[in-house]
Amino acid sequence: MIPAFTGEQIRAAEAPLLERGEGDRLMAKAAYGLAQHTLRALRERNGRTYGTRVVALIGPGNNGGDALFALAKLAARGVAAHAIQLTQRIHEAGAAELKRAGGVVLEKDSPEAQRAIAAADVIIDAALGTGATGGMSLPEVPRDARVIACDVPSGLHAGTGRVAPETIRADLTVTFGALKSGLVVGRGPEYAGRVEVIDIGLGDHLGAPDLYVVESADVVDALPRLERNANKYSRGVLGLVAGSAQYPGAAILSARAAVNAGVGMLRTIADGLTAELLATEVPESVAHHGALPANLNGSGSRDNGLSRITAWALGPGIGEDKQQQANVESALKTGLPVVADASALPYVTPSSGGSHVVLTPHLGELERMLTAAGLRVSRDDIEADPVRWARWAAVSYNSVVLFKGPSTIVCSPEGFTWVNTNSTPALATAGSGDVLTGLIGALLSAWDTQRPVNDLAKLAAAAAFLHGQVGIDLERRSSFGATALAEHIGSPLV
Ligand SMILES: NC(=O)C1=CN([C@@H]2O[C@H](COP(=O)(O)OP(=O)(O)OC[C@H]3O[C@@H](n4cnc5c(N)ncnc54)[C@H](OP(=O)(O)O)[C@@H]3O)[C@@H](O)[C@H]2O)[C@@H](O)CC1
Ligand SMILES: Nc1ncnc2c1ncn2[C@@H]1O[C@H](COP(=O)(O)OP(=O)(O)O)[C@@H](O)[C@H]1O
Repeated sequence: MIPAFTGEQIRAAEAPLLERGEGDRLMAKAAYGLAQHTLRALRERNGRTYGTRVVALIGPGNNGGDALFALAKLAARGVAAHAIQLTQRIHEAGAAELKRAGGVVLEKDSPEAQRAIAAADVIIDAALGTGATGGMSLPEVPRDARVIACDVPSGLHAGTGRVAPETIRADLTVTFGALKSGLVVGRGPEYAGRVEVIDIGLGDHLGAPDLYVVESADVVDALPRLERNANKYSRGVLGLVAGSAQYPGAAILSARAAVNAGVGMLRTIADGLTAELLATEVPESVAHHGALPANLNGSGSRDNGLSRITAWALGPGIGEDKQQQANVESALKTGLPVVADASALPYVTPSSGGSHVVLTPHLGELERMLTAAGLRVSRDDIEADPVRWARWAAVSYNSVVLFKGPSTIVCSPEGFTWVNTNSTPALATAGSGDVLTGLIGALLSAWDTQRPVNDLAKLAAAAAFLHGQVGIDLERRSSFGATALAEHIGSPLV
């Protein structure tokens, strides 16, 4: 897990060090890291560093100071180093150091500045860092220059990932002290490019992080282990309430994903065309036809095998089907672990939620969930601060909320947050969410309900990582679609 912090948290961690007069040392470390990465980018782009051209856009604060000191180091290595002064005031000591090293400071609107920008091999964006309050007018940068953002792309909010309109897209962001949340959620990944973290020695001053980014090692920890003496029932039986006359395909995708993820047994609750298709397309599934008993915990369920179900996956493709909606309600009443998606989400209430429930809304579904919980919120509000609203949903529904999108945000009702960025836009295809529901369902069927809710959230985040990894693998092989995704969903597990 990679911890990530808001801009305020980083500034709070820096504060005691600044009070002790260590500001220059911190800035020197940041500048050194920025200079090293700029040299690497120059070598990659030009095959050399000597005689290359670097321009830095310099704002009024310490972010500009970092870049001025970095430029001075580059000038000393034979790089033509130009600082473009965007504001009346810039970091004085940094500017003096740059001039001493042979670099140049240019006025923003001067013809020299425009020529330097047009000829730059690398542009460092150091207009604003964590001290930004909104955006700033920034010059246009040529398309073929590599852009390196200093700490955060200027205009990107370090905590939320919200961007001001003039924010420049970076190829690389060299960030100081620790990862910033805004680089991994919202529009952050789109604007930050690759992210490199430079340790500037904040160490113990950093408190509890804002969130954690999931890595492959976390996935191994979160997944259930296959016991040597396992049998199909002990491995877990997933009840899948999915599909309708209108959307039978969603049930096939979820079912196939659950089987390929290694569920012990899959019981599908479906009728009509969905049931017929499941019988041929997913022969491993065991069908239950007709309505579920309203009281599944009662003795009536013993004979039909429903009592063996250990977890539920609810919602893919049930649409407006009244019987499937009633089945969702019956399943929710069992108190078993549940993953609820799509049309099942409206049936989850704060009282049916709990430490065994995972809700998987996309943006529109999250908006509806929050509105139903009495919160006044628009899609724009959610997009501007997705972590905040995913947390509200987790607390309001007392459940794990996995908010799907380019970055998937998983919140536990206890306030912890995990983010999966291991993904690809190729996953933005109809049915890929159904596959995720089947995968989570399979993992939930082996879930030990005594474990804490934060572990359940980690399991859901691990599932998002695996789902993303399969997407990435398939994208490379050029065949893509939710069917291929479901077929390969187990591949990272073996
Ligand atoms: N602290 C440290 O020692 C270390 C910090 N480090 C580095 O410092 C960065 C944080 O530095 P910072 O606090 O100076 O903030 P930064 O983002 O450079 O600029 C704030 C200035 O901009 C101004 N301003 C704000 N918004 C504006 C706007 N829209 N348009 C125009 N102006 C605007 C604002 O003025 P104000 O509006 O407050 O009067 C203020 O003067 C951090 O990201 C990292 O790179 C590292 O060196 C490690 C050690
Ligand atoms: N631009 C994107 N980049 C990466 N992953 C994405 C992107 N857009 C969507 N996804 C992922 O694709 C899946 C889409 O799920 P969902 O919206 O439920 O689709 P559907 O209902 O069609 O199955 C989610 O796992 C989501 O995180």
